[in-house]
Amino acid sequence: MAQSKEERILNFVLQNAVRGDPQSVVDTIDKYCSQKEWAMNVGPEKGLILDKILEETKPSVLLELGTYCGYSAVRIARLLKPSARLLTVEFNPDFAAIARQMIEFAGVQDKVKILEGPSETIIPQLKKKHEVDTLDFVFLDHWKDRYLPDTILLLDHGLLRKGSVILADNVIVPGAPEFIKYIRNNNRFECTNYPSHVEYMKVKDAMEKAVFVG
Ligand SMILES: O=C(NCCCOCn1ccc2cnccc21)c1cc(-c2ccc(F)cc2)cc(O)c1O
Ligand SMILES: [Mg+2]
Repeated sequence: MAQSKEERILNFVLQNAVRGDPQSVVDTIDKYCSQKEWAMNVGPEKGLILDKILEETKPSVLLELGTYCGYSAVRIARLLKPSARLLTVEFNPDFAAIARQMIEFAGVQDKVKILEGPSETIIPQLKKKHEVDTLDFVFLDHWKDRYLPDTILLLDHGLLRKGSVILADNVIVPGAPEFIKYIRNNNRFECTNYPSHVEYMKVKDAMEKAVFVG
């Protein structure tokens, strides 16, 4: 069976990164995806913005929507304190299988739990099935037309508290116009835009941070 791009990325990491070293996993994925095959990881430039916001926020309970190969899960987990936990949601079982191996190779499996399925099903289960009280940090990186409905789901299920940070990737390309319109006009959120570029490209993109003020 022909290998998928995601399998090629994983194999390149297994052969070239250092087991147990999440920074080397992040750098090795970036090397492969900038030199050999483009892939939709948040990447090094937007990754630094993600790092900075994580270091400012120091979250304990995090949710990521859109695991893909696990690049941002590893990138996030490498900065978390030992007691912090990241729940990451992936819809595509093949991607989830790749991400599981990526996360284990990086040695961050104790901080990361992959939940397989659609976000609209999983978000309502977070409190009872996954013992979440409220979320300190949410990274939106899945279907761009789900950013708004899933933000509303998070609100409806009492998963945000005063100071919860939502960080959205790709608000220019592919774009999330309904999400941006809603979040910037909702006085319960304080928004900041972070101009950047599409991963591994010169095309303009941006991330948006929205802090819930309660
Ligand atoms: O499409 C993108 N990401 C989304 C993947 C599917 O996510 C599906 N998915 C993952 C969990 C999950 C849970 N519930 C429902 C759907 C759920 C995405 C796309 C681009 C991009 C930029 C330029 C181009 F020319 C082409 C593509 C860049 C990015 O950074 C992205 O993140
Ligand atoms: Mg993205």
